[in-house]
Amino acid sequence: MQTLPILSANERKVLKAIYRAGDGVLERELRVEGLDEREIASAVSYLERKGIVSTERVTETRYQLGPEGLRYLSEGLPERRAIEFISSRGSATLQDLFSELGEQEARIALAQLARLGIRPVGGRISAPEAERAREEVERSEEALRRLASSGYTGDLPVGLQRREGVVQRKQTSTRRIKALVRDLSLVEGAEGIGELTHEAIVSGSWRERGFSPYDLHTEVSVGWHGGRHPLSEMIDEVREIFLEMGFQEMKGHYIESALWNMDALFIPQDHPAREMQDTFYIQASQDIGIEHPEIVDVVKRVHERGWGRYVGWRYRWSVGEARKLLLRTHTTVTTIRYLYENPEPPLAIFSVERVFRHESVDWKHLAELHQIEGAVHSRESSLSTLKWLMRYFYSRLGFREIRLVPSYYPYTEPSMDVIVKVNGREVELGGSGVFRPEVTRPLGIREPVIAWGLGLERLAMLYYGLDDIRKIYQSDLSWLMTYRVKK
Ligand SMILES: N[C@@H](Cc1ccccc1)C(=O)O
Repeated sequence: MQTLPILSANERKVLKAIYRAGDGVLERELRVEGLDEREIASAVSYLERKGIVSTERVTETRYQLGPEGLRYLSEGLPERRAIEFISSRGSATLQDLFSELGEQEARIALAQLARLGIRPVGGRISAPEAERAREEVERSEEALRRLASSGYTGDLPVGLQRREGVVQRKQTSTRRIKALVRDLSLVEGAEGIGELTHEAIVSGSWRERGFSPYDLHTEVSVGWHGGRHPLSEMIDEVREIFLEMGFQEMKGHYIESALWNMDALFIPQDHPAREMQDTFYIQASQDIGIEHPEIVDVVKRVHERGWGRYVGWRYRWSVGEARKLLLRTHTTVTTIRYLYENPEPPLAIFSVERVFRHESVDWKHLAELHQIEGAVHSRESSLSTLKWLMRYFYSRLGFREIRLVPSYYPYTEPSMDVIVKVNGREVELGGSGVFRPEVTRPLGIREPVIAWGLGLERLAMLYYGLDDIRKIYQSDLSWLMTYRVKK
């Protein structure tokens, strides 16, 4: 025969209460002297783990009186007062009701009476008509009284449903408990000492009582420890892929001048992406200057008159516009400055960093996101190298099906957008292309440069099987503790 498990003092008390209450008792109904709700819950959990009881979660809808409900409890429901008033006079006009009950209450009363099928005829409600509602209204008042005394859990009369402020709905959850082992020796008999105290030693009482033994077979619950955020995990995985291929990692900064974020990339000054609706501009309290002001002249020339065979945008370029400070809208700004500072090919670079866009946030848009940025400056750089790289990169993360479609960016030609296919769904992940000569040549970059800028969070959504991008930044513990990679 199996020996009975050893119970702690609290477990004995709770088990006694369960035996007394009988099977199917709800945890919230258990009353144990000296124990609060939390201690009772913990004891029930231990009893369950020791195989003495089983539990089943139940959720209950409970109703409570709201502030208006409390008032109506003493004053009566507005519709009830309307009925009394109409009956006492034989009939009443809407105006009579307004002056008797006050505008607000009269409106509520009329709406409730209308719901019960009672409407004014020729601007009046007659007493017999109003009396038809009495029974239902009294039922509602009866329910209010019951709510006040007991916190009612049954169905609510229709007249009270959906009247917020009158009744409030509360969902609570508790456990239904069933005893699996019914053995009084579990809860009776002398109890050994659980905690050795100074008194027990000094008085020698420990000798008589003995000690309650430790139960070495009790299973404890699994503890949760801190862990890395899934997005951090993913950033490292992406970095690993590029580092393994011999790419160098770049570091940039959040605040940039429009000169580097836009002008150096041949984005014309009237381009829509430059508008306040798309970009967060920054008001600087002092002029902090721009990095590498020596490029201003050549950038101006390219915008206004082009480079070599290329004719440029042909407008008057403004240095004032270029000096504006902003939160970088893409990390391509880091790429272009890095290439300018390190113009010798071959060079393969990447970064995974944060960018900012003035977007309205929804299930697939964020205003702050990370971009997986990269570029290869080499004689061998070509559209086919770029296509191969994109396919290789995504396949390393488990996405074997990607589609590259023609696109447009002012700084690349040709340009391609990257679309990933997962479970039949296509998600646009970012842009790529070959830098235009108007971008590279004026800055002293001689060989072709292929470049890309890909969204990290959208990828993370697919990677972790989320249906809402915002979930990545909501610290939802249940997800953080259990997330799994879905490749
Ligand atoms: N910078 C572009 C992506 C891109 C990067 C490099 C080349 C072409 C496109 C974006 O923000 O979406």
